[in-house]
Amino acid sequence: MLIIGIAGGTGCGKTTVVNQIMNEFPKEEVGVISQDSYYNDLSHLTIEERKKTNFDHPSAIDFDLLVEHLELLKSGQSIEQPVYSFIECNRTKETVATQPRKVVLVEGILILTNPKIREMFDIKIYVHADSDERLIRRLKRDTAERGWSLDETLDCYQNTLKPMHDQFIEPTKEYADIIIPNNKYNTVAIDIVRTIINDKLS
Ligand SMILES: Nc1ncnc2c1ncn2[C@@H]1O[C@H](COP(=O)(O)OP(=O)(O)O)[C@@H](O)[C@H]1O
Ligand SMILES: Nc1ccn([C@@H]2O[C@H](COP(=O)(O)O)[C@@H](O)[C@H]2O)c(=O)n1
Repeated sequence: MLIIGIAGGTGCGKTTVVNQIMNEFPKEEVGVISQDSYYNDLSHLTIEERKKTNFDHPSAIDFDLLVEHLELLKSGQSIEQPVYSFIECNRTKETVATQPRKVVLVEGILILTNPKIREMFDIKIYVHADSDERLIRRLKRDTAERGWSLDETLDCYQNTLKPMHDQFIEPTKEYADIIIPNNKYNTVAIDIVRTIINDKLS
């Protein structure tokens, strides 16, 4: 099994890149694990308390569970991947049965911050988009999908997203084997990634 980590700041295009890679392979050969599924279980907190959590800090992630699940997949066993609700700011009671695949893509802003997880990746990818581009994408997404106001996203960006990005996310670029420039859709980079994956699988 090949495990590929795909990191990068919020709105850089990780999910888009994951989908582009998935389209290059038969469905049964590629699986995805999202870092969002591994946010800490916050069931002991009220929704108001949960909303105050810093979701862009490495301590927000249950890396132990992610390591355990990647190890199980690597040994050929299935896992029950948690399902995250952005409305509840918590894991739901549901899980998704996730089978081992030839290629497993693990995506998330903070996945390259953890040394144990980094070691488990066969290929580490960092998707780069400029901060103004990421902010514009995030503004559009928060408005359209989460009902946030302009001020809410801008305040969150200034107070949390930008400082956490600068402190924890951007520095993990140095661990990447491949950096994908993604201010514009980058089909050449996806072709290169597909070739590298095929090469490693053969
Ligand atoms: N290269 C690109 N050019 C323009 N828009 C993009 C590009 N890549 C992604 N997007 C758009 O930006 C938004 C955020 O992309 P997404 O893949 O969800 O990023 P992430 O998972 O890193 O937060 C989405 O609306 C997506 O369609
Ligand atoms: N309850 C939550 C949990 C996380 N977020 C934000 O999601 C961003 C990471 O996801 P991307 O797809 O954008 O990489 C991160 O910046 C968190 O702020 C949230 O808004 N609410």
